[in-house]
Amino acid sequence: KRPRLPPGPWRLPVVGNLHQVGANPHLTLRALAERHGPLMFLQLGSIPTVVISSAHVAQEAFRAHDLAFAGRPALYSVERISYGLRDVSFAPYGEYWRQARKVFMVELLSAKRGAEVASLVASIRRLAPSSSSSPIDLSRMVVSVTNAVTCRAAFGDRYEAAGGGRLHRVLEEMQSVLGGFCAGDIFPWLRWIHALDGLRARVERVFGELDDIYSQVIEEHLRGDCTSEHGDLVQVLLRLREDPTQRNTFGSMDQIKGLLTDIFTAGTETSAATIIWTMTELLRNPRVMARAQKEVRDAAGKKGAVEETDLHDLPFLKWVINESLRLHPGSASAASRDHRGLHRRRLRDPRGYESLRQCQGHRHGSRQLEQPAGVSAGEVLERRRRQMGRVLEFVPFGVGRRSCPGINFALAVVELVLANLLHCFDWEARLGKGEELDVEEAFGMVVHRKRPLCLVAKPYEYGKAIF
Ligand code: HEM
Repeated sequence: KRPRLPPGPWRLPVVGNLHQVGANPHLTLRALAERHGPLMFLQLGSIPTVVISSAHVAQEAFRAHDLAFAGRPALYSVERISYGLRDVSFAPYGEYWRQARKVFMVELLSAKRGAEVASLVASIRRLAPSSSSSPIDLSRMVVSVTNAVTCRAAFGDRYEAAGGGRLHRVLEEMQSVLGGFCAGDIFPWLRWIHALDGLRARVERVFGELDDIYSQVIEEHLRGDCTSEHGDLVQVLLRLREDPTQRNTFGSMDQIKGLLTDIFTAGTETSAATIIWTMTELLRNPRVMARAQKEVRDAAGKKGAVEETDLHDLPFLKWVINESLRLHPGSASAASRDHRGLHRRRLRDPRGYESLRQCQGHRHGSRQLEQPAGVSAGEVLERRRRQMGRVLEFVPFGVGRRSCPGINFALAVVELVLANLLHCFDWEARLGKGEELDVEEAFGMVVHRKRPLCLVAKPYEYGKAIF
């Protein structure tokens, strides 16, 4: 008996609905969903796909079929780079995934990130004097700080010695390989073509470089050359390898390496994109920027930098980050497959929460900063935090069994980097008269700004009033 499928647009033979999706699926899918409803069926090449685009339908789907959504598609490039799906993000749902995810959740929480943020601030300070003539490429600098934080969590305090610069280059290439169009993912029978179009060679090159770096880091750990004050992921995984009860999960070096790749595929670009989108929105909303800066500067006082212990005094900044995550949900990789081979994708529903612009008062024609209807930013934030993952109107970290295990780590990094950027500098985008900072998106594994965010940074000293 043929399954009853949800409604959807007409399809062509072979390509199905592929031509209607185009290069910016998160935008075209939203437009299609407006026409065909919140539960829509698309045939993407050989892949039958269900698109859910309302919180209400998502809630129903997850309530009744949570388990069915817990699988992942085995993508061509990911399969190789994750050592045959021995990671968390793309591992098939099952015991290996469960154990590996648990290690992630426990170990990443203890990672420290102060040193990398301090070095970001120092590098911007170095560049600041010349930034009025040639603005700083903040996008690039932020990716490098999130890479550095993740490297330290994975490799320990001596991560730079473990091939820091080389690793950054490989990770850049990895993101480009993973984010690009791959015919073999849409038409699995066409995978052979990647031997001819160069993709296989690129994947092999990235894999070879990564493997080399990991082998070196693991060897150093085994020799005892890498001692980390707080412990790192490699240390933890090597310890688990010795534990007879864990041998099935972490017994082989490939398993350890697969998990290391995971935190680079899942953890660095997502956080960097969130930081850059938040800075973009703050620059587009000067009053919100001024208020966030005042909050940060009041909390940090005379200190040269904001520390992790200051973060709980920053409810307004946290609220701004939440808003930015709603406007620009960074991760586009939330695709999964159920037992009948149906894929799902998350979309951004334009209805939902108060936006930064509303907060700024634009909606009422005023440029006054306004709190949404009698509630403080802190209260809105708290309510949303409690709802996150349960009420599916706001799911920047996904939902259900496969939701993001790095959420606490990610939010700490994002908040700390942003708080320091706002504390230590005043920012300016060089724009023509009447020009607005653009929010054009480039689609990939992670949705980044299409053009890098280039800004002038003016160092701020405590005591010099900014208003
Ligand atoms: C602001 C930054 C981040 C955002 C917006 C984000 C978002 C997401 C989303 C949407 C998913 C997919 C959830 C689903 O399919 O339902 C995910 C999965 C995942 N994320 Fe994150 N993430 C971020 C940072 C991180 C960090 C820093 C790490 C680790 C260092 C991490 C590790 C993972 C892993 C391992 C998965 C796969 C989980 C699984 O399949 O069980 N993420 N993330």
